[in-house]
Amino acid sequence: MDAREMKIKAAAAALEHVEDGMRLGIGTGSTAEEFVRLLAERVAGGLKVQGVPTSERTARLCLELGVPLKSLDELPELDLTIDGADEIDPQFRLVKGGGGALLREKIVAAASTRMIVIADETKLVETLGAFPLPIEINTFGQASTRLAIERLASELGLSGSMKLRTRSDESLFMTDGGHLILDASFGRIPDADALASRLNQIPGVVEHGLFINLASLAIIAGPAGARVMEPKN
Ligand SMILES: O=C[C@H](O)[C@H](O)[C@H](O)COP(=O)(O)O
Repeated sequence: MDAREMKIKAAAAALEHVEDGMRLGIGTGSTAEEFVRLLAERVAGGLKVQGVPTSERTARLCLELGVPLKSLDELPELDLTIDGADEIDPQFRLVKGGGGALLREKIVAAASTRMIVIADETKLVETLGAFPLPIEINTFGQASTRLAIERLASELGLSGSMKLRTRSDESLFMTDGGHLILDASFGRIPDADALASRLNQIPGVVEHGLFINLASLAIIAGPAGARVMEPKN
């Protein structure tokens, strides 16, 4: 089974948790897009859901495939969010934002009663940090914000480099909210909770890709198929 087939398996298993009438947060990324494709088939077959997309990219795909959409302001409370992840640790702390959608993804997940994360098994890690941590920052004062993050990292014993995300043509990557992304390669993050709460205190940090206490279930696909996992305490 190749990587795409595993994503489809995880997405299909997540679809079983979607019920008629649900208000659904819809994630971003290649795994979430497989979910959108399968969801669209069910919608064409009569399933009634109202989706809230976590990015313009996901919104475009949903509109193209006929998945009904609402804004989060129209539906401020959601039943379920299904989204991918870049890393998942045993407690279901996640790194997200590889596609740059972390801010809207976190707002949507926090507005949902439940979040199910879907991924292939390469995303499972013992300790977060192999994937660079996306940190969304305001364009204003970006150099000061960067220095504050560097000082925090060194205080927490983290070392490594940070890079402003660029597009393939070398122009700066801008998020849907008009912010920049710093990809922080800190290496292993032994205390993700501390890093998350300290990053939240830096004024120029709009959001970061550490998702803590948001996912309640993970559907992880491997060559043998998809399995449902619960977080370890
Ligand atoms: O900003 C993007 C998201 O957090 C994605 O859910 C994450 O990067 C995983 O994407 P993929 O399913 O493509 O690996």
